[in-house]
Amino acid sequence: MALIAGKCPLDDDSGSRDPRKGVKYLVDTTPYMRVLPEEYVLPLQPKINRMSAGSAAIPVIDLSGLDGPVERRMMTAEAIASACAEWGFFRVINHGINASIMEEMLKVVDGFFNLTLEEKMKYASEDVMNPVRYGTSLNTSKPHALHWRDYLRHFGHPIHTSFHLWPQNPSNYRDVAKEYLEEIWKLALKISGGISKGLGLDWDYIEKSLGEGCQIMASNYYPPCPEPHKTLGLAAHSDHGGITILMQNEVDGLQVKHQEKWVAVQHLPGSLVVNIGDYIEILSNGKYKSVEHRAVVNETRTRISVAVGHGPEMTATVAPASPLVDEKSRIKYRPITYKDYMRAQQSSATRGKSPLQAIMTNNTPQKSSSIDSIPLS
Ligand SMILES: O=C(O)CCC(=O)C(=O)O
Ligand SMILES: [Fe+2]
Repeated sequence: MALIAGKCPLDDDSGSRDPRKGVKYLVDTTPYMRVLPEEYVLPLQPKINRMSAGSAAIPVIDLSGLDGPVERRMMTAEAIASACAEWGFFRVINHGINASIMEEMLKVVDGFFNLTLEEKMKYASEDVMNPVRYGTSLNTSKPHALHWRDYLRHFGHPIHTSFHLWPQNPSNYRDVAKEYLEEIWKLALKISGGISKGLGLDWDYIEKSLGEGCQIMASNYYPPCPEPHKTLGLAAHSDHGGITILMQNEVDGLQVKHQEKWVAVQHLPGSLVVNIGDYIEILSNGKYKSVEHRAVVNETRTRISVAVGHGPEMTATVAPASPLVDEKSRIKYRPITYKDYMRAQQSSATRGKSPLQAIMTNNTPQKSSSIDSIPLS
């Protein structure tokens, strides 16, 4: 959406109920909102009940093991392998990311969402491939019930293609986000080593497969919501990249689909949440599955999450790793360029993992969530 001579394109008579203004704006301009506006009520009410004691089971992995002697490295790779096979999700501690840069990053993201609507709309775009995008609800403009989130999404790596387009406010946004995303990129490569080894590949197999690689950040802002049980912050989806690394403030809301139940991920202070996305499912020839996840909202507190996805360079062909394909395990996914896959996935207004199903060679529909998908990141 282009901005005309300093005028906010939404400065018209459509009022604060114009959903394009976002949920933060709606909340800020509607004091004492008790009822969820009907356009946010999902047709199929999400069952947000959490599986009791579920989150305790989501593995916590001490990543310092990847810097240790060879036996410890192997044990850590095995722990990553079983977390990927069983959950597709794990939490990491001793990950090497400085607590102060994590805190700063959350602060500048919060600062961005607290800018005026006019300032934020400078970054709005309908094009899902735009290098920087501010928006609300789902990633696509296709008609579906609205979701209770605003987002800022931009490329992190390679940095030179988009750094000059990143938000200029808060004034330290660019410096802080650059430092955070560079650290997270290194961490993603380190974790990719553990995943490669766990798959029986060389430590650097995934890193090499990424080529120059691609990193995309999606910062999500979920303000307090009246009647949170009638809507979602983010509908069930899998991520298109290989490895997503998620940081959040202290407010919980992430849920992971595990054995057909939704399991709440409890925030462990200082930890990061890692999940594998479609790229690793394809590369592993289906040995690992990218797991659906979603975000629920709550009545009293703002939740902020910063999800950073890592995948191959845009022109790379995404296909199963050749050492994992033999006569017994024939190729399960048709090759596709990452750019085409990402475009299809980002534009999807269909269910949970349907873009991935479209490239499966047997095309057996997988069980999927009943609500529209919106991908990361
Ligand atoms: O906010 C969250 O916890 C989930 C975010 C997410 O899954 C995404 O941005 O893809
Ligand atoms: Fe996600």
